[in-house]
Amino acid sequence: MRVEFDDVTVALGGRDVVRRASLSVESGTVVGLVGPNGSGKSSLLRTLYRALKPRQGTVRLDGQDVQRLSGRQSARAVAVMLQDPATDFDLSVQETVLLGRAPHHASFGRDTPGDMRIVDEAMRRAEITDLGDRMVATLSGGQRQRVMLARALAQESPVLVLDEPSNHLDISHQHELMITVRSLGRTVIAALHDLNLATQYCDRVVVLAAGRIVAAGPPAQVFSPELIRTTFGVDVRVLGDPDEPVFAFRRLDASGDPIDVASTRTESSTPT
Ligand SMILES: Nc1ncnc2c1ncn2[C@@H]1O[C@H](COP(=O)(O)OP(=O)(O)OP(=O)(O)O)[C@@H](O)[C@H]1O
Repeated sequence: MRVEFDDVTVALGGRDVVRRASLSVESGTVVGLVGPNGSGKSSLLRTLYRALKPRQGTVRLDGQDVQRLSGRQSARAVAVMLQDPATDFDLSVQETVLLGRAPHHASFGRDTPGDMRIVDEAMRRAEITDLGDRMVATLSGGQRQRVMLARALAQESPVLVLDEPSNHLDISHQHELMITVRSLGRTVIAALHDLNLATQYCDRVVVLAAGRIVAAGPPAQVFSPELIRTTFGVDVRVLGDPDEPVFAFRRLDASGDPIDVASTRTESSTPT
């Protein structure tokens, strides 16, 4: 399913936090949304799953304005995995993943054996099969995040939105998550802070700064040292193959020079 943001402006607290963003995401591609804190990534994504209505512009799924879809149509089309999900902690892991099937049921419809098969498969892919009976409230942050992935997978929507999906995940599960979402063949839009992860797993990246899209394209082309420096205020050393770059970062000081970490200790913070 194709996703299109057409001249989208989002206002929050009387301020435009996304400004005239236009972006087309082709069906089946994985797109990474990157940008500094507060640059508008979540706000833009929220217009796609209708948690926010744009002040101006239109968001379309295969040409259809998402604002014209019913709640059920929207939930069938777009699944969301949030960075800090507001979960019902009174449910077990399996019950939570089963919630992903709700948009496919008639009102008060019962779960079918087909639903249970889909839930089992989603839990297997998210590596939480052995947690099925645990209450979500008792899980670690990373385990909870994998439950949310399983719920999103069980929803079987053609579009998957991930908002900083890996902030609680260990390195192995961060990569596993990206490999899993890539393998689905769905349209994926993920807000990511890790530029190395974005480079490795995204077909395209889109850079937001102060609410505006400032660059978009294949990661190796978009993530130039200049763009990273001006957007994030960090110095970057590019390692490895230019087509598959790996970045090493150093924070810049106010005059634009890399900070010498050894000199950052004050006398009072020096270990005794
Ligand atoms: N409910 C709100 N009322 C007013 N301003 C808001 C509200 N929600 C978000 N904002 C502001 O909108 C701007 C964009 O926020 P958003 O969460 O979209 O950024 P982000 O790029 O996802 O940030 P992060 O990387 O920190 O998650 C920020 O300046 C934020 O403070």
